[in-house]
Amino acid sequence: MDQDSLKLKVARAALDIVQPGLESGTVLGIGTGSTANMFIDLLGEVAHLFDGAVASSEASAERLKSHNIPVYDLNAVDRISVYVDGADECNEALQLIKGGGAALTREKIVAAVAKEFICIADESKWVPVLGAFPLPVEVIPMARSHVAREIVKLGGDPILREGVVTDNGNVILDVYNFSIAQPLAMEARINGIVGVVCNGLFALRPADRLLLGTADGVRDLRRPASSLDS
Ligand SMILES: O=C(CO)[C@H](O)[C@H](O)COP(=O)(O)O
Repeated sequence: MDQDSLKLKVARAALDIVQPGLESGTVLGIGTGSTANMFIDLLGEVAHLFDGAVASSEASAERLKSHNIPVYDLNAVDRISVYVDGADECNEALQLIKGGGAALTREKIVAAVAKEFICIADESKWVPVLGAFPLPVEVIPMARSHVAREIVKLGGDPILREGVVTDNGNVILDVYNFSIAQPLAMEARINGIVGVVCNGLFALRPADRLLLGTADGVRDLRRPASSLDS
């Protein structure tokens, strides 16, 4: 089965989980990327059942609106019941690398607010150790060189993502050759570099549930009680 078919399967599986809870007053959190787009398109079929969504990017907001799903500013919302989003990598603790679509900061904010975070991904995203996918780091433009030097000290190879400006007006450094054995510690460490807005490690707030599309069907994985960091 090809990758897009697996993405569609997990998007459908997420809707099957979310739909019974949709009612007047429900506001969902919606992620960014091709898998999240498939979920948005399916959600359009049940738009009449719930109030609307908070989007993690301008692109997702536009797609939601194209399905007549109202989009709310996060500051106008008390509660997000479920956040549904894809990932670039995931491990068995349901820690993630995200930000391939440059939306990591808003994704992390919406995930932090949501009661439950359901990650939807095809099996190509499953890894034993995070870091084969270059780690996105959103950076204030004037701090780009400083942050890059600090990341080199941590052992990574940062490369500016050419031609990309985030929805927040910042730039992205993609960090290659990072083998992230301790995601919690690494997330905090990178956040501590002055000029970093956010990094794409989701270890402090991992997914609660991962729907992983495989050739044998959709695996429904729950976050284990403890993390893998020692
Ligand atoms: O983090 C993201 C965007 O910033 C996406 O969730 C991630 O890049 C996965 O994208 P796709 O579903 O297209 O494979």
